[in-house]
Amino acid sequence: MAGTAMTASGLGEGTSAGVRAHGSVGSGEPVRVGRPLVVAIDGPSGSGKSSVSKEVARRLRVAYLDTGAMYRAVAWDCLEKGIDLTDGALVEAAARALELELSTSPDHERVLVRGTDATDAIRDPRISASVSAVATNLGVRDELIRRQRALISEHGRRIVVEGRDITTVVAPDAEVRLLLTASEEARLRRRGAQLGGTQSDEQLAQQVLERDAKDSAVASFTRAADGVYTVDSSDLDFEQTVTAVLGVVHAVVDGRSTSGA
Ligand SMILES: Nc1ncnc2c1ncn2[C@@H]1O[C@H](COP(=O)(O)OP(=O)(O)OP(=O)(O)O)[C@@H](O)[C@H]1O
Ligand SMILES: Nc1ccn([C@H]2C[C@H](O)[C@@H](COP(=O)(O)O)O2)c(=O)n1
Repeated sequence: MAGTAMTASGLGEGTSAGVRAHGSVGSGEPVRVGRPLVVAIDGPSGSGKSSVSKEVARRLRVAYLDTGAMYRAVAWDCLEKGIDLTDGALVEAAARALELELSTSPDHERVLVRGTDATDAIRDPRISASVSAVATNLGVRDELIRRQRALISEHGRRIVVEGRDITTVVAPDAEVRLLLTASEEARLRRRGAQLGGTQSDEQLAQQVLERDAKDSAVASFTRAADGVYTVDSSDLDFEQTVTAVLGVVHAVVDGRSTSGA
């Protein structure tokens, strides 16, 4: 799959900034028209979904949706309110009532919960360690999937969406569906470097491998479903990975290929 320099040529334009994701979802931003281009990307923790998806969205000049941030925001909100994350009914109620403003610009990460900036707080290892209790709550998933689909529509279906169930559940009808994988060793190394070497091997294993094991109970993100392409980034650097993903997008959009790898 040849990587090509990416331009938005033939793909139209479309970048959207902040959106409100609570109640009835509405960004207040104009939705620019263009051919639909939903790029759905799933993969395990530390495979590079967020960083690679963001860069791909930038180069395609479309919006970017980090669905993991939504699960993290619910976890953060519950912990702030003193809600026991094992109380499924209370956690589901918190998700349905969640006042969330989530940026969908690949250039500006911003997560506001009830008006409070939680952009950094949701990335804290404390949230990484507890978010699976939220993500495995089926009522929470029902609510967040509903909001994710609304956001995709709201952006005129010109968006890169990443998570664990995007290719299979949230947007199985996406124009491009892709699984981004990497070896355990690469994922642990990357997460360790990302956290500035502050975490022990045990903590990293808990945040990456144990979390994946728990999350696997409700979503399938280690094997590509039918029609879903796979990019294995174990031996690729960041730029090579972005190029490989854009290569898949081009191959599909340019009609050079119509089926999964
Ligand atoms: N191909 C790559 N080569 C080297 N480093 C990479 C590569 N892809 C991503 N990274 C780096 O690895 C780290 C983890 O990536 P990222 O946060 O995007 O993973 P993720 O799959 O979104 O993880 P999670 O699901 O746990 O949020 C980041 O610091 C990122 O810059
Ligand atoms: N579509 C999604 C997105 C995320 N999750 C879960 C998996 C993680 O435990 C948590 C946070 O995700 P991350 O920010 O680490 O990508 O949310 C999910 O189940 N489905």
